[in-house]
Amino acid sequence: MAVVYRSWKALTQNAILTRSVSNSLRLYSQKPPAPVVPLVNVEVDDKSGVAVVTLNRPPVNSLNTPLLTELGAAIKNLEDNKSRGMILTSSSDTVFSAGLDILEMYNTPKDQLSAFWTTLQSTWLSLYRSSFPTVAAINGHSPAGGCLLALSCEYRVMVGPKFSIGLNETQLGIVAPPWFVICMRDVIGHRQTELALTTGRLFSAPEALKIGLIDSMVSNKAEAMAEAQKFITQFAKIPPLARKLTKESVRGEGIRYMEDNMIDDLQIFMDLVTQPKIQKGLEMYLATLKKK
Ligand SMILES: CCCCCCCC/C=C\CC(=O)SCCNC(=O)CCNC(=O)[C@H](O)C(C)(C)COP(=O)(O)OP(=O)(O)OC[C@H]1O[C@@H](n2cnc3c(N)ncnc32)[C@H](O)[C@@H]1OP(=O)(O)O
Repeated sequence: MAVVYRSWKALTQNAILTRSVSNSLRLYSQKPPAPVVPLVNVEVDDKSGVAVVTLNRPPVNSLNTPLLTELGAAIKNLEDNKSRGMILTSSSDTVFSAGLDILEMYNTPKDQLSAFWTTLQSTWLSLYRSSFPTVAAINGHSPAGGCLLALSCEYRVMVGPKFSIGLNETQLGIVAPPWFVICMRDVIGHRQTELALTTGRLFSAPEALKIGLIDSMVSNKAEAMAEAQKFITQFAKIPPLARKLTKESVRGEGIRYMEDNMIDDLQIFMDLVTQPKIQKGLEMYLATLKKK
């Protein structure tokens, strides 16, 4: 018997009703469904038209398929509504994003693994090539996939000095794909990228500022949001089409890489991540995270 429970009161009434109708009908004890909490909040400022997109997957905003799907949908919606700009931030006080959800890559059936990676690819592409200006207001740690999101925006303002940022994949025994490399190289240059990626280094905010991995360091989230707004405001007088085409031209290598290599990139990811050695490495890394 399908019963939709609107409230506990309705549940009680239903129970009485059910018993009185027939003793042979069994009432299944069922908890009311948990409220659906969005993993990504979008708030558009009436005055400036700038959207604040807040990652909201406690405790660490690790990027799983549902979060990436919601982020991709939010970006599409902003495109459709000709947004003036987007500030990407986090609802956590200490973590911007812990990067890809390792549980999505550990011991995962192949169809789910494939859906996870293709969602990451398409959400990344829509962020990286968005027609509107984008700023990452990095209000906490931002390792690996978290750093990728920040690098894909046009400007990075980070709360410091205590949080860290970087692409630490090699430390986990995995390899940052070429589009991660392109993103980092475009921001900090070839030499610093080689050093950062081969060591899998995480930079403190002051260190990140020194090598240009972030554009600015501030002392709290309010300051980060103010600076992000200021960055976007400077585009108010720039014709949007000229801006969009210029951005696409500057980011052409990364955009073309993804458009031309989506399937190969997926295949390489699947082949690499499903290797027993890599799975063992992820298992051990998860264990160290849990032990902390
Ligand atoms: C050519 C194709 C090749 C493709 C190869 C694959 C390429 C993969 C590319 C990207 C890789 C990634 O993004 S992997 C993710 C890497 N991320 C990290 O290394 C960060 C790990 N996390 C941390 O360092 C810390 O959690 C933190 C500094 C971000 C925050 O610290 P804090 O003390 O606040 O929180 P906890 O450490 O106690 O964590 C709380 C809780 O969350 C779990 N957790 C943390 N990070 C992740 C994660 N990335 N995925 C899944 N789960 C994570 C942690 O285990 C704790 O869980 P419990 O509460 O259950 O103990």
